[in-house]
Amino acid sequence: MNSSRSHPAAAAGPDPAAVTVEGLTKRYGRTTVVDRLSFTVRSGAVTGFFGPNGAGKTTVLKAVAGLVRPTAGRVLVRGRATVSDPRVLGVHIEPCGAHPGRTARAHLGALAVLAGLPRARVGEVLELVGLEDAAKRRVGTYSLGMRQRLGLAAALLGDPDVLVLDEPVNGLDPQAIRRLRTLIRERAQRGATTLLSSHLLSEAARIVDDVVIIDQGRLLRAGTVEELTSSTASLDDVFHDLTEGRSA
Ligand SMILES: Nc1ncnc2c1ncn2[C@@H]1O[C@H](COP(=O)(O)OP(=O)(O)OP(=O)(O)O)[C@@H](O)[C@H]1O
Repeated sequence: MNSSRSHPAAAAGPDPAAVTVEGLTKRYGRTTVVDRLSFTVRSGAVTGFFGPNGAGKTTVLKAVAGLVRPTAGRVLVRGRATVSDPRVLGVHIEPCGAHPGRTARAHLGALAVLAGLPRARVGEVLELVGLEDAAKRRVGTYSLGMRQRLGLAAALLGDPDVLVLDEPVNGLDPQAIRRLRTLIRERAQRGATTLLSSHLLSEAARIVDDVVIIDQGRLLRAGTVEELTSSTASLDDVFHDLTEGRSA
């Protein structure tokens, strides 16, 4: 679990996309929340996933994580429809799922044992997210930001090739945001992939390479930050124009 290793997928040469979303549709009853959505996530890139409230971002990320069953279409992670290996895919979508009566260390320890990961990794991820000092406290006493850090720590346990984060900066203080930014860029430098949703476009613009923008479950735009922005149009401007001012 050496964080300086390059990922198996990165070492294997030309890759399939890290994540492929193909014609994904999700309906709840008569309501279509994701509508024939297709996009790919480049290997080794940091991809920002944006859309106004209710656009369908969490639903799509849950489908990537295998937590939501598509009504139609499919999602592939590293070319596979089902991935349960935390070394391939790590996911943090609130709530983090830890029992409130458990300590963070016990929660992460149980996850590590279940996944067959070395226990030593628990201390490493607690340090990575800056939660060492609170590791022996019960999760029920945690603030939103601390729960976010714990969810991130759990997603990082397997040092996954593909990391999926839903609104990871929600509730984080500036220092924790900086730490997360460094962590994500460091992953990209060694070929690991991150897909993250965010409402804070200007914050996310600092770390993303690629952008996927959806609204009402449909793709509005996908491309690199360079492709989408210009000297006169920031990511905020592009988003605002595409979504007619509905907030991210
Ligand atoms: N289990 C469910 N049953 C019915 N409707 C659902 C369910 N889950 C989500 N939805 C609806 O699907 C739509 C998309 O929700 P989703 O949480 O994916 O959007 P989002 O882009 O993540 O929103 P936000 O930015 O507000 O977090 C919303 O209208 C939501 O009410």
